[in-house]
Amino acid sequence: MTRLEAADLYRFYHVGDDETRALRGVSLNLRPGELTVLLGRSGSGKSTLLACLAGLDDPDGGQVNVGGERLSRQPEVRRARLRARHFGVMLQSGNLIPHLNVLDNARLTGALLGQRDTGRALELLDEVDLAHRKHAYPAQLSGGETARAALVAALAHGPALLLADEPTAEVDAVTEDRVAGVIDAFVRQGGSALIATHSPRLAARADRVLRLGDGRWQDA
Ligand SMILES: Nc1ncnc2c1ncn2[C@@H]1O[C@H](COP(=O)(O)OP(=O)(O)OP(=O)(O)O)[C@@H](O)[C@H]1O
Repeated sequence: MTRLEAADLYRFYHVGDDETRALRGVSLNLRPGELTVLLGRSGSGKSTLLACLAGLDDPDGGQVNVGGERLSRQPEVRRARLRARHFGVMLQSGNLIPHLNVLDNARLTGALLGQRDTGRALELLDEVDLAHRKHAYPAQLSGGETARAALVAALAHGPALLLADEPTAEVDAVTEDRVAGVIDAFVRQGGSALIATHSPRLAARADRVLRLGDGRWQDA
């Protein structure tokens, strides 16, 4: 089972003379078969932490290891390879490629990994009730459809780890339950999920709740 281990992460942003200390010594281990929910006020460092854990950003201090291999401070190509192999990533800014339709977006990471069987993408689209929109392009989707398509694109290649940033930010309660159902199923099959959210409904489903405040862990 793939483990994600992050030790003592620091991330500072500098804009002009201003310094924002987005992460100040954050450690975290994700365990297989566990849904961990990440809470924290806007600006507390959740997106920064997810980006560092996924290797989309490099921490200024500390280290991220995935599956026993170091992810942080590696060339981008190496990070991208480790990311595709181990992670499903669902970003707030959207992880859908605009010029690919929903189905091709869902197949993309699998294709990059050399997977031939695209049945899982169709199965997942069906599970989130989006099979009828498989030929639509991201710009043609509603907010809720985008969230579901993005989740399918994150999971279709069968990663062990799911990192999702506010996956239900723009959806109604029914769609939220559907998205949460897919995440639950992923975790029940042995996956590890870390979900940043402001949703109490999603937090109520968590095995573990962590709270960030000013770039540090707070009592949850
Ligand atoms: N690229 C950047 N350059 C400068 N400052 C940044 C950058 N990205 C984030 N920050 C700052 O770092 C801090 C943490 O931001 P982050 O996006 O991680 O918070 P968050 O908890 O995800 O917020 P939200 O819930 O609103 O998404 C904030 O003060 C933010 O303004």
